[in-house]
Amino acid sequence: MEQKYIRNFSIIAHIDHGKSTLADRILELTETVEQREMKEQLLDTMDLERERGITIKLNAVQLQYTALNGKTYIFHLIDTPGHVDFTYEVSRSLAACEGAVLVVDAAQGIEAQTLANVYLALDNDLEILPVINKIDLPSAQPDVVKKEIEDVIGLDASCAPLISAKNGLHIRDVLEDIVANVPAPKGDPNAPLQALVFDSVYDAYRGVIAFVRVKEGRIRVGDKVRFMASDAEYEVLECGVRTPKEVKKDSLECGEVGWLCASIKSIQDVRVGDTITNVEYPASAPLHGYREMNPMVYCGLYPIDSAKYNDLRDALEKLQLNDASLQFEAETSQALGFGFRCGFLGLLHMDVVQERIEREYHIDLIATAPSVVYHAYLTDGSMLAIDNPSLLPDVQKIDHIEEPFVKASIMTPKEYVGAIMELCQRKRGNYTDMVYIDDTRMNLIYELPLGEIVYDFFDKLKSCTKGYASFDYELIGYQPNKLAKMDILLNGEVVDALSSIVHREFAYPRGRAICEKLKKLIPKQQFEIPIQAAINGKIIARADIKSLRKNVLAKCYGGDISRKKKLLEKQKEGKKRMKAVGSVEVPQEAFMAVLSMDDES
Ligand SMILES: Nc1nc2c(ncn2[C@@H]2O[C@H](COP(=O)(O)OP(=O)(O)OP(=O)(O)O)[C@@H](O)[C@H]2O)c(=O)[nH]1
Repeated sequence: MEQKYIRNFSIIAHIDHGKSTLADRILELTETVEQREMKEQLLDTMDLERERGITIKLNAVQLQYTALNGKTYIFHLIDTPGHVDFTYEVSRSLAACEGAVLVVDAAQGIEAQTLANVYLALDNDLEILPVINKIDLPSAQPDVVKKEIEDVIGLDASCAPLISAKNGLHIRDVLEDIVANVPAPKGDPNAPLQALVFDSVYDAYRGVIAFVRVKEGRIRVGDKVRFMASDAEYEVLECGVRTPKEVKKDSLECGEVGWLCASIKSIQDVRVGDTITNVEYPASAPLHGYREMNPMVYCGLYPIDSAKYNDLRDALEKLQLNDASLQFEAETSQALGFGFRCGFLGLLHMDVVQERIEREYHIDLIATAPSVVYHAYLTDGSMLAIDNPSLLPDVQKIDHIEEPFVKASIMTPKEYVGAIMELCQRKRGNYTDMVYIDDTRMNLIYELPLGEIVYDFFDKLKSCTKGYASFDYELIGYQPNKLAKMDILLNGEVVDALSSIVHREFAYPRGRAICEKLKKLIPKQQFEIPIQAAINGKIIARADIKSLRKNVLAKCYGGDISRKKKLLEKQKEGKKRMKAVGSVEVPQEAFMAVLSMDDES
């Protein structure tokens, strides 16, 4: 296929505006997938994605489209996630494309991630094609949304296709728009090979499979290639595309998007963002990689069964291959033993990683409360970056502590402005600006401490605006604040995994709320357990768990042994997610208790 007939594009949108549904319709219309194999959101291949109805991973497929001009084109479609935690996946997909189809919901209009994704696409110099979706809805206002696109983003939306991805209306207009307006890949097929690695996965039989976009030159089976960042060299054993079934090919040509495997067993050799070149005919320089993503939240992950420590390391390494924004390093906790401190882009990301480890690698985990990275300036002039509150040095050694702040942009219908301002105030936010998007909607700009918003801000925002507000944020730097470490003592002993960093003015109510919450979460045991919150060794709150042995057999006065066994099994099951901390059995939820304190404080 000649290069001028190739089109590489992504579909970008705010969450739930209909990207995956549009991708489904495109696969159907191009007969890439046979009708009997078609199912909803076909590209969301992970069980987790299907259950939660969200896209987590990017996904690339090749399809053929015969346009109204009679010519057949090769499309590479990359479906991307919409949630802010997975922006990294989006930016990687975009680097492999020339164009982006921007899906906007005709009833909701532009939302925070619509804008964030547009900026990412502009950063990558992509041609952006606006498409207005869900025109079948009675509340659809395509003309209002077109005007919004023009006023807020500055894109000409006069010819934007008006579609219903759900009902398959006007999907061909989108494909014709792509043919006409997404530029064909540039690249020189005879130049030295430069292929961008934009994703990779580990396959138990074939080793690492790298997903690449060939920017210059071509890759053939049998070629010796080098990963330029790691300097590792391999012979290409297989390459091909996905349609979405895996199809093997003899070569990947200039401009194409596909996969290759080379029996790569060492995970470290393949880095997302690296460039592959040919060993015999090498390129002089790698392509532009990606901006390094710094995790926003950290938490400790510990195997419940400590014998699974090495399995957990293995699982994290393999996941990292598929999820370049995940970071981890070994750590030990007095309470929980050996584990890993892991960095994530947000709480949804953390949740997804945890669940993937449990499902795909069968390791039961205890996760400690997430924390952002604080900067502790010490009296000797040095600075410590603290991603684990329990590691904060003694208060005498600390001059001051700074916390990360973000600039948040919140788009909302006018009537919720008051409720949002109240929420931001409660989260220690500083009002910056407020602009009209149109007659009915506003964009509120606040500076907020990251530590206050990563946890439940999004949920709170949704509930106080009935789901109508959307939200995006970027890190703007660190600001000093009156912060201190709050320790939690169980039975008189500090449990390092329960320490958190709090604002001093909120310390008393928070300490009280945590103690009360832990009292509810930690099951009664044979002895009384005092729970205390302390700042700098000074106890600020206390609650006691009364002693009681729960005898699950009490009701079983009959002699039915099988029933007794069943009850004991059930009790054991309940204990699976417990960790013995000193003499106290602590359930997983207790480690998360510090998160949902807002209501009580
Ligand atoms: N009425 C109507 N609903 C639609 C249309 N397109 C998509 N939807 C619905 O909107 C919801 C979200 O669609 P998805 O395709 O999952 O949205 P997405 O943008 O891919 O969402 P993420 O993958 O989570 O980022 C689903 O319930 C779809 O059935 C449409 O044209 N009309």
